[in-house]
Amino acid sequence: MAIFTSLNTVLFAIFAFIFYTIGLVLYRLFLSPTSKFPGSKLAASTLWYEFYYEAILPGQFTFKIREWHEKYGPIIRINPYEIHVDDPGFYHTVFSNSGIRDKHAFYTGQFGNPNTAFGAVSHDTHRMRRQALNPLFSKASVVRLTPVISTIIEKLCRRIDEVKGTDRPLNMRLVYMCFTTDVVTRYALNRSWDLLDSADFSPLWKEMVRSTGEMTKWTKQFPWLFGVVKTLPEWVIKGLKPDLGLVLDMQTKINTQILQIMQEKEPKPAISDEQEQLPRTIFHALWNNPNIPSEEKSIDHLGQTGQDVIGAGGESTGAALAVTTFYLLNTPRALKKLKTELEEAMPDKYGQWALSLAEGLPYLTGVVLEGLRLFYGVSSRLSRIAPTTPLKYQNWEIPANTPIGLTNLLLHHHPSIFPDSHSFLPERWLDNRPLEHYLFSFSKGSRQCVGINLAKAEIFLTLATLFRRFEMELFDTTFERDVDVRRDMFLPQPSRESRGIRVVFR
Ligand code: HEM
Repeated sequence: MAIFTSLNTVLFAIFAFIFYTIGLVLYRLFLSPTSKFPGSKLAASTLWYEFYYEAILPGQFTFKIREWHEKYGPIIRINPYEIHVDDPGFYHTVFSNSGIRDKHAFYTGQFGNPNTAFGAVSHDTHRMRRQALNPLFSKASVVRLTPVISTIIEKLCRRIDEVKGTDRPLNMRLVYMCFTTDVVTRYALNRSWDLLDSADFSPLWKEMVRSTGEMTKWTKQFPWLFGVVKTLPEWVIKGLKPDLGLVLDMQTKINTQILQIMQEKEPKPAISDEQEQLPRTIFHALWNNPNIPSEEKSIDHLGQTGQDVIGAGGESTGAALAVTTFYLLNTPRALKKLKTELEEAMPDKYGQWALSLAEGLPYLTGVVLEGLRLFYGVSSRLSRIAPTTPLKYQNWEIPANTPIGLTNLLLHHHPSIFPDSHSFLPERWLDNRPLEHYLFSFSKGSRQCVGINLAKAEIFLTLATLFRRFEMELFDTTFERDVDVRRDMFLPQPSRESRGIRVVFR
């Protein structure tokens, strides 16, 4: 009798599950506020479709979205909740400066950083966190701290001098990442992590960034995985994945510094007068800010912000430099024009570049913007939610509270805005700065990148210095294998077979 009762309970549970699933799919297909939008019915029924293309294939969902746009038009539904639009003209409406814009919890959940500006779902929480960071990364602050960047560029040059004149190539994806991580840690934490001192340019660090990007494909679907990893002892994580062990080391390093700041035991570093006028670190900026409530000042909150700034500041800027270096060395006409401009502006090839001098050069400016365009910034779609206002696109009304995504990998190739979009053409930006309206690498609006000024300063100064000082050649590097974006790991990634962007210095 008891067996029959248990059997009945199991059967009931199975039938209830089946009915619930059928009901949910029918709701999503016919009744949900986004059901009227065109797109794949299977993708609209379940998030498992996206999961398959994101995690199992992996990193292929973005390319599927491109295929769907070709089939269904500029506005489509890509999963049970989200709309995707492929139209640069609509970007500023979605990524608005003045409107209220939330992020989608499904998006932020994949990073495990809910206590940061980046990870804030609600508009108001984001505003509160962001205003504390803004002064440190304003244009004026970056200009004032240019000497910090220049000092680290000189260190980079000394490392290059070690191989100059030999046939030993440097993998510039690694080299630049060490450089940008040293800059952002010196700039934001007032302590450089000195990755440029590493003899082999710290490949494990790069590996860690790559595998955390890959992990987001799983944590997007299963955000609770972060909780599981936190319960594992450190030695287990380090044993299973040595590169993830670096994340733990980074957390420890950051948290120790925060604790010292909280207890006012941080050794006072040798900082210049200019820096004295700014919060000494991002942690001081948050800790001493009266507008940030005390519950936002825990080690966890401050630590997550530290990790975000270092992760975002190091990898993206380093990859932008590497990709731009590739395009320059692969386009002799552009390389020649740049070198001529640099030589005229800086007769002494060992001279030190003022930021204003580098930024004032029209061709270098075209190179930087074109590099940012073809690097894309983020290869995944970014999305925003207008929580209370429906948005209009052509004849469509997108209901309030719907996540709306757009993808740079598609937008930066719109032929009406960027003709011959696959070619590296710095000239397209000459006398055409309004075109920057359509450069989305840093996103736009109230939640765009906070590090734009720092990233651009690093890129301008590094390209000016290196291309004025050194003769360089690509070494066994091809566009198809080493540059073209084949996998979307949130950040753009080349094929698995890639050997890096390698350069020999003459
Ligand atoms: C070429 C280099 C860079 C690119 C392409 C880039 C791109 C982006 C993009 C697209 C976003 C918006 C993400 C979203 O909507 O969810 C973002 C946000 C952010 N970036 Fe960058 N970034 C770069 C450099 C930096 C640097 C140097 C820093 C260091 C300060 C930085 C720190 C941040 C932070 C903290 C956020 C979150 C901002 C917020 O939500 O208010 N980034 N970045």
